[in-house]
Amino acid sequence: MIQIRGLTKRYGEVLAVDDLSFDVEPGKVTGFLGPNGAGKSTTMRMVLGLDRPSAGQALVNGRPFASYAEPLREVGALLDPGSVHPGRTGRNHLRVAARTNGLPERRVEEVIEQVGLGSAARRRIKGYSLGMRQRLGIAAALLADPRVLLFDEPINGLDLDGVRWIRELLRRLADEGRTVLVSSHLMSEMQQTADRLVVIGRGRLIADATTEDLLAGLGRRQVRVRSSQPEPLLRRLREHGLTVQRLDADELQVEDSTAEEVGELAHVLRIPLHHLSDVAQSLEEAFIELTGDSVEYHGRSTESVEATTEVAP
Ligand SMILES: Nc1ncnc2c1ncn2[C@@H]1O[C@H](COP(=O)(O)OP(=O)(O)OP(=O)(O)O)[C@@H](O)[C@H]1O
Repeated sequence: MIQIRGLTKRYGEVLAVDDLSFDVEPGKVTGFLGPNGAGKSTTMRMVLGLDRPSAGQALVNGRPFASYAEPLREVGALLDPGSVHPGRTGRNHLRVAARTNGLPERRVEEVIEQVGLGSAARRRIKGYSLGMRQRLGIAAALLADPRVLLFDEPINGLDLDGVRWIRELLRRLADEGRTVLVSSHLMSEMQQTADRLVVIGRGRLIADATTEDLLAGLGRRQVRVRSSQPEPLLRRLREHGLTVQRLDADELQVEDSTAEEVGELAHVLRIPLHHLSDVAQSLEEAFIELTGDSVEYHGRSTESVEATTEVAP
């Protein structure tokens, strides 16, 4: 269980995380969603004690991460798969990590097996593909068999097989009763992976709900309708208080309505319809709408954002 309470992080002028509160429950995959620069990595770093909060706190199983004598047995994390010694083999990298943390050597072979690194474990990391690096980073996170796992953008840049593999792994880890927090800036990835979604923008909480509820609430209801008499239909729909756009000579789009409503109105007017359908808004569109303000903000402050990220260790 992770409990985030009033968590705030200020880097000079930049308020990276702004009074954030939410829980990450065991036995579930929780997606941590937000556009670039929303504050996901900073939040994860504070959970891991790598950054000190300006205010508030992050508790892991009831205590701050740093208060654990053996914190890696409590939390495993994939933060930056690039930060490994390129000249080492994958197996050596894991051996060093195991030794440093007082873990038995057999765990190295177990996690190599678990992440399917196989024979690649004998090769130097500099020759690894992005997918292999991600697997190695995940192997390192699993090494101490922790109950809580944080993955920062684990799906980034992976091919379809890699994405599927990560999805299945996250599911398995959650089914084992672990607490799994996984960040992404893409709604489409998270909707298939996460049971719960925590959405942030500009460091602030935008939504915290089950994936199902969030998606149901996001979907705008639109209707497309074609008719040989679009003019009277358009007039009647507008008189009825609906927002209608003309898409084509004979096609209209009606906002916040249903096919039944539009169909019944047309029937009363005896206007023949050639096509009538509900249109689902794409989830990516819905997500962009949800986080729209924060993306605009990020766009305006690109210069300062780039300048400040360089300071990140
Ligand atoms: N060490 C730092 N010094 C100064 N500013 C920082 C530092 N780390 C992060 N920031 C700023 O804090 C904000 C949040 O960044 P963060 O990396 O947490 O966002 P993110 O949601 O993880 O984004 P991304 O998806 O791009 O990784 C950004 O404006 C970023 O520039």
